[in-house]
Amino acid sequence: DDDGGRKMFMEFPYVSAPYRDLMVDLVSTMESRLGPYLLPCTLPPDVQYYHNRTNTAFGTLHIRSGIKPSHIDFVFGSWLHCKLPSGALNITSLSAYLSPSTDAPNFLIELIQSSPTSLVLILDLPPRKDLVLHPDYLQTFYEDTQLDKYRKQLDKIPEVRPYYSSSLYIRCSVSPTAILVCIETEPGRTERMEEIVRDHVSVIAKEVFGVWLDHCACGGREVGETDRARLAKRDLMFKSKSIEIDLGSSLPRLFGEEVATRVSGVIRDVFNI
Ligand SMILES: C=CC1=C(C)/C(=C/C2=NC(=C3\c4[nH]c(Cc5[nH]c(C=O)c(C)c5CC)c(C)c4C(=O)[C@@H]3C(=O)OC)/[C@@H](CCC(=O)O)[C@@H]2C)NC1=O
Repeated sequence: DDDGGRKMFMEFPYVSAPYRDLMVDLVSTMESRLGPYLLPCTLPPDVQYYHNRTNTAFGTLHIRSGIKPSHIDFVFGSWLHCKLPSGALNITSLSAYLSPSTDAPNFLIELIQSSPTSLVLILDLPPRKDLVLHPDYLQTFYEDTQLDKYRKQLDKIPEVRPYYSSSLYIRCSVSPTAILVCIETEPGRTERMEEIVRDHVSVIAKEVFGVWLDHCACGGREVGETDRARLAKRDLMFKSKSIEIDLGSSLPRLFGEEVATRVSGVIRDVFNI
């Protein structure tokens, strides 16, 4: 049942408190602000919680579709934990996709931890229109909201470096204010990493999520029929590329073909691809 799946998801059992507290806060904020417009998660139990045959890799998926009059297409939360020779890999993510009834940006946060002292943080409101062609869109969602100040704040921390995705598609699908950083502390200095996550990453992530909730999810601009068709086409392309790039190689490698096919198949269904 949904509650079992949600409970498992919300435990974030394999990450330490600063990461868990951030994700629980973001999901709770999302549920309190958007809850009335979200259907319960109806994913099969073996996709809400999945693991590989040797029980070295575990994952959860929590996807809830939005209902009218909200502009929510669906929101999805996930965590993935894999024991690897080099140490444990933990990926936690929360993403919200809006429907073509608005052209406002989506929301994405991903925390990719390849060791207790090394973290890749993705935090963005990916645009849903070409910014060169629509400077007013850039103004409304990125300039007026002053989103770049969060990227600048993080940049001041010595352990923070820019993260360049190996995928050029990913690099051109993020906003100019996107936070794509790699945070590395001295080996063993786990408490410094947790301090950065608790005192900086969490504060900024909640602010950016608040901007999305106020200006995109709840304040999103209506679009006309012709724009809707163009928007739906662009959203579809982005969703399928995102799954291909994020999951295409890692899911089969970490969970095996059978589990990867089952999980990504269900994700494609929900993504309507
Ligand atoms: C603007 C939009 C996007 C940006 C900016 C973006 C960034 C990145 N994500 C990566 C990854 C990633 N994410 C997830 C979560 C997840 N993604 C989806 C997608 O539908 C679902 C449904 C789920 C829950 C199951 C997993 C499991 C996973 C990886 O294994 C992968 C990774 O960590 O490899 C090291 C990296 C790949 C490229 C690279 O190595 O540089 C890169 C950092 N990914 C975007 O979509």
